[in-house]
Amino acid sequence: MRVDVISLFPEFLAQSAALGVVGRAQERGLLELHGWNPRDYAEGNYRRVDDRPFGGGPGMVMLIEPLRAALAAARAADPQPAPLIYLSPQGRPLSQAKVRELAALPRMILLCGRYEGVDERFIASEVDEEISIGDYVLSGGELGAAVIIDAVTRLQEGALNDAESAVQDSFEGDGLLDCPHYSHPASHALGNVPEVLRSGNHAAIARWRRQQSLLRTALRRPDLLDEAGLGKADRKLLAEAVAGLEI
Ligand SMILES: CN(C)c1ccccc1CNc1ccc(C(N)=O)cn1
Repeated sequence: MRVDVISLFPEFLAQSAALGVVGRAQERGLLELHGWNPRDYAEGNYRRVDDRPFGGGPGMVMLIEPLRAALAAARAADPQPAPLIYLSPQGRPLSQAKVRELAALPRMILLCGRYEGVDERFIASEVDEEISIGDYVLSGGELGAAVIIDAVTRLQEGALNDAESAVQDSFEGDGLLDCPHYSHPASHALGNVPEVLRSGNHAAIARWRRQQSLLRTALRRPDLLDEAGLGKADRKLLAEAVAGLEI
């Protein structure tokens, strides 16, 4: 997958993408990242990329022309069509379903706003999708771009080894929260590992883990539970776990 990022701080993305799964995916040729800095396309000796908002008010707005030139350069660099995705608090909240949709694309272009955002005419004319990574305000869209790059890269075939993709499946596969995890030592001042996990009874372990996922989702994220569309067996497992709670 090719990802082009339009950002005033392309080095930010390059650094965060050089590590871990994303770094490895680039080495394996599963991900191609290209940065485009509007400042490189800004005219005049001040090379302006922002200016004051009409109507007054605090902050600055990113100007149309440097963005248009940066986008044109990105599009000219590769014939593959790509949606332009704008990271902003006004966007549609990112979900794993949207991540799956984006991960299936051959290419996408991510636009990272700074200041108070981008001139609305550029958004109206060029942006295909506006996405928010959550209801909070950041200094720029770059962190949102990094989140999207990480999440879609994990879904590229060959990006994760078996252990890592098992983790991926356990959470995103069924839309439930993950179960608790434990490792050595089996007994510790902080508590002991649940016996079932040391029983070697793999059916009982799988049952316990599913029950814990259901219980956690019911307690922490009942909204996800409704979407998960539980079958009879799951509802029975959950009821048993809820009955077992000393509340
Ligand atoms: C300066 N701001 C507020 C701004 C305003 C408009 C566009 C971009 C920005 C850059 N900041 C962002 C970007 C994304 C998110 C998010 N939730 O995805 C949060 N903040």
